[in-house]
Amino acid sequence: MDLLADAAARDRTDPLAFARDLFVPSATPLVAYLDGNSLGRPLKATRQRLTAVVDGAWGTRLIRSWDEQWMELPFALGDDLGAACLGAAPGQTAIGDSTTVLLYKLLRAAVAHAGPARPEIVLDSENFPTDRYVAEGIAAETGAKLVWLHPDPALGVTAANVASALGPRTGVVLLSQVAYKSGYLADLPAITRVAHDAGALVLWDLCHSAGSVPVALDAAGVDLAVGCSYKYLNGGPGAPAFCYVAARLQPVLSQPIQGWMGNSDVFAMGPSYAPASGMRRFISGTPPVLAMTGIQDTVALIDSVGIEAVREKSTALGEFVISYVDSTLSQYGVQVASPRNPAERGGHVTLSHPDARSLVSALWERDVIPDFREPDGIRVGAAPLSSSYTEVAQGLLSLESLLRSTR
Ligand SMILES: Cc1ncc(COP(=O)(O)O)c(C=O)c1O
Ligand SMILES: Nc1c(O)cccc1C(=O)C[C@H](N)C(=O)O
Repeated sequence: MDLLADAAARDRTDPLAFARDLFVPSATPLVAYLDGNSLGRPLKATRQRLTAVVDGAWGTRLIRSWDEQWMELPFALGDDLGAACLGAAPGQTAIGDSTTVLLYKLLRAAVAHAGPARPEIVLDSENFPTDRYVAEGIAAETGAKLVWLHPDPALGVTAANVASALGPRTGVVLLSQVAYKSGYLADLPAITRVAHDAGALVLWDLCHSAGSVPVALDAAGVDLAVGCSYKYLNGGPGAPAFCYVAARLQPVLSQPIQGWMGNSDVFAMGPSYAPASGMRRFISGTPPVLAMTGIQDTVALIDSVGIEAVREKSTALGEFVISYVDSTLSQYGVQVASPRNPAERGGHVTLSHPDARSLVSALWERDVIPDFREPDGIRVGAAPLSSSYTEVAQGLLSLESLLRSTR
């Protein structure tokens, strides 16, 4: 069967195929959008929801909406996200700030909690730049010591790697569950366990997991997590991030950006800060209400179809890409730079090719949109709710035709 016929057959039996029509089509036709792991597409419902907020809660109820709904929105939406995607019971997830800022707040709080007897932060050189830079800044600020892991770039950090870096001075382990380059899916429960056995806290970056890979934060006993909402959660460019703080840690952690919205009585406006109980103490300033609006529809959609179904299609899309690389694209020098075992791979597949940069530019000119990551990666990030197999096949065929023409 040729690739397009195979894709069409898969689309016909795909239980999530209906979801594609729920998304806003691009105004100029796109051949293949393969960057859902950087910026997800908007749902049509989000357009309506944004209009409704402008006309209703903002335009009509005006300042009264803070009392009526907005003060609690970061936590209500956090709870919905926690239930649909993160395996988090209510009261442990909040929306607000960017991932970078939340990483700073939680890592700083964790370092302070670990105390001077445990000054080491274990992290890996393959993590996303912002995670590494925030940790560097906190080390400079507090005297914490960074203990670097250097995993295989085509894979990521294993429990054994982490165990080798742990010791009585480890305070915090900072890792991404899905590696942004290779797509490697770390064993979150096992790594959390080894860190806990050594007496350390774990902070997980879930940017590439949320809405793509089922996460079981409570079941794994995770301490802290952050993640962004503009990828598989389709919250829109710059949509706020989320943070998770296990209920047991909330009373004993102090985050460093003490703002009035995290105060125990927000409108008391007293002389000094007294942190609120629960997740409120982890927010700082006024919640970004409009920017939170987009997240709600995808969370509701994932809740209705189930994150397991999303993961199943995501895995199948990955297998579809890898099988075409093996059967056809490999002869042009394309290699799979992500784990081949689907149980060790998140939502995207990274291909490598020496001309990756120019290939990605040429693909963008042909309205095929993957992304390029240094040094030679073509990331194919099909989003299971908005991508069809046919779209992915068209993207792969465009890549093949480019490779053939430049050989
Ligand atoms: C693993 C990871 N962490 C953090 C971020 C981004 O953080 P921010 O939204 O603060 O730019 C990204 C993507 O941009 C990411 O992939
Ligand atoms: N957050 C992004 C942005 O503001 C501009 C362009 C891309 C991004 C991304 O999300 C990059 C992405 N986190 C990555 O994994 O490379």
